[in-house]
Amino acid sequence: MRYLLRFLRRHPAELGRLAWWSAVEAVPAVLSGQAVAHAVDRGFLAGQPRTGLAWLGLLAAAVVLGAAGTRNTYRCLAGLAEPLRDDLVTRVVGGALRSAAGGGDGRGAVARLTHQVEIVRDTFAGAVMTLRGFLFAVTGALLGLAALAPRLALAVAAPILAGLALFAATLPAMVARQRAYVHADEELADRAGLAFAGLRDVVACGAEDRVAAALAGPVDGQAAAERAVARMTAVRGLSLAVAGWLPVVVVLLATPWLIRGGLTAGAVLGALTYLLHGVQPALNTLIGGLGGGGVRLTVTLERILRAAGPGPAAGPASAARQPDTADVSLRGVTFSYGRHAEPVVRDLDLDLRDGDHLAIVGPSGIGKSTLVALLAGTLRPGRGEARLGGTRLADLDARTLARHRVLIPQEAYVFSGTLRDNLRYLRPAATDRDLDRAVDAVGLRDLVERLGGYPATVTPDRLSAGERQLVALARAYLSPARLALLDEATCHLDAAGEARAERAFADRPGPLVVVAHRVTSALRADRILLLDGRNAILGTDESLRRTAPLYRAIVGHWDGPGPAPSAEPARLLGETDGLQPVARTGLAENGGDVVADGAWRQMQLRGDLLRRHPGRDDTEHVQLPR
Ligand SMILES: Nc1ncnc2c1ncn2[C@@H]1O[C@H](COP(=O)(O)OP(=O)(O)OP(=O)(O)O)[C@@H](O)[C@H]1O
Repeated sequence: MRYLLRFLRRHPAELGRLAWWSAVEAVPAVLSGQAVAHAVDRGFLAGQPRTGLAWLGLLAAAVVLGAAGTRNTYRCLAGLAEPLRDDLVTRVVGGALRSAAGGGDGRGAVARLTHQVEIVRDTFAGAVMTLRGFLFAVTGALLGLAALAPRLALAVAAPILAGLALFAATLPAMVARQRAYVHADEELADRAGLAFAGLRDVVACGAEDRVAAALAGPVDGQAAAERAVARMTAVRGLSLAVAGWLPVVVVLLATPWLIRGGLTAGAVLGALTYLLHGVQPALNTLIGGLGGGGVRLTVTLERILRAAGPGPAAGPASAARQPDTADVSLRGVTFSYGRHAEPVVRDLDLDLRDGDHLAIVGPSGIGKSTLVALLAGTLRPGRGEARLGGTRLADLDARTLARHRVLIPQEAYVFSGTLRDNLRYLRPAATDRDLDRAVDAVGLRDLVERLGGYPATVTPDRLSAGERQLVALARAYLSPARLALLDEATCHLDAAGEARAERAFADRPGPLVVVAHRVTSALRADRILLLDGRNAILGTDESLRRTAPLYRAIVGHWDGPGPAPSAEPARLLGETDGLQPVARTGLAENGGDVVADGAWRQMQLRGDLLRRHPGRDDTEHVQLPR
């Protein structure tokens, strides 16, 4: 309201013109009762029909004059509504640009807010017309009535004022309910829009019931908000009944008394004319117009001004931060799946730069996928900090994350649809040329040709696990994200297929992290991160073979059963020459357990261990030499 009042104060000339033409428009309202009263009393009842017709003719002329006034009020209205729209569009675009400069989605804001600007412009114009129409028509009618029958004017003014007071008292509640309705409506639209956009994935994952349950709340919320608005509409009807109809009843009930008091039949008819053709339509328009459009105006305007606010910080999407590069840094990262659970990743430091190629190696269940999820930002560290391009991963929203990193899990996601849609899933604007490049790079060409090209429909369960992985790899290769995380994403490919796909990703800009499934995969990487459940050790194949028995055990397992490593137990587990420790634990320093019993079990290396330590009967724990 403050904004609108300030705006109106800045346009006094337009307001003056509008008032003048509104007064002209109200001439028939002022004359109507008088003309009817005189036409009856001095004309038709006095046996002077010509006089009666002359008064009616005068009223008709006043109506023509009023129509000219109405026409000009619309011209004046444009002089207010268009500058208001210009002012709002300027604010909206300014706010959106500031937001876009801060990394937000400026285009979306412009599209959304310009639509709302049109709503404000229309409802503002409606509210101005309604208000000034009401003021002039009711004032004119009451002045005419006061001239015709002063006591009657006083009697009808009371219910009119009572009805208006009731309306004014309920207006804030109406605004609140309308605002709640708009919010509920928007929330439902947002949630439903999200669900519809992901419908294919929802069906593919069998999450229909879950999504339906998640949408049930907003649907109920919107229905409740709409019922509350409907209840307020009933209150609006009551205000209209009191202000519009009660005065008519008052006149009818008072007629015998008024006639006895000297009021003529024509004057009574004139009074009814003022009420039924002047006051009542004006009230109807005011209560209906302000109760609906006016409330919508207030709520929508409030949203625009808040979203388009003055500073960059107020922009709707300005909070969405963007990483500068695809560099990754983990500092002291510790993560466990439950508050009292043993950490899966503990106190880990790691840096990845553009062009780095890191392989993660470790026994099954040791935390490789967990670490990848921490790097991808799908899990958040319990302690420590994970950053992508200098920004905390926790501060990046899902959309931003998707633009900067791509994670390909072991279970490749392929949906029923065309091959083109499957491949363009992470980059919808990709051309067929882009697709060709990705397809050739990861080795998907044979499958594309066998299926019949990009328009061919893909049925996921008719593809082999390896073929599905190739589709997922090509899709990830195409994605705009620079950081690529392959979590055993090539485990169903043969060694040559895996080599080709990994090389393609290594040649792509940005860091590459691969959870190694074969020794060759680890060999291709510049650095290898060995996870053993307590320590994480960074090295190369050469340094880890030389000094990390667990690595030798894993690699030996991959290479096939062979003779047990010849190193003595002390050297097997204790030496870390040439390795860069990236995680520290007190246990490692004071010679505690280095291999978690669960990890050994999951490695199914218990046999190996027993072979290496034939004297031990406790296979659960292996102690470091002190
Ligand atoms: N959502 C979860 N909730 C609880 N524990 C989990 C969850 N996901 C994994 N874990 C546990 O965390 C540990 C590490 O699991 P993770 O999947 O990271 O290991 P991994 O090294 O990738 O295993 P694999 O090589 O078998 O894929 C395991 O003990 C696992 O049981």
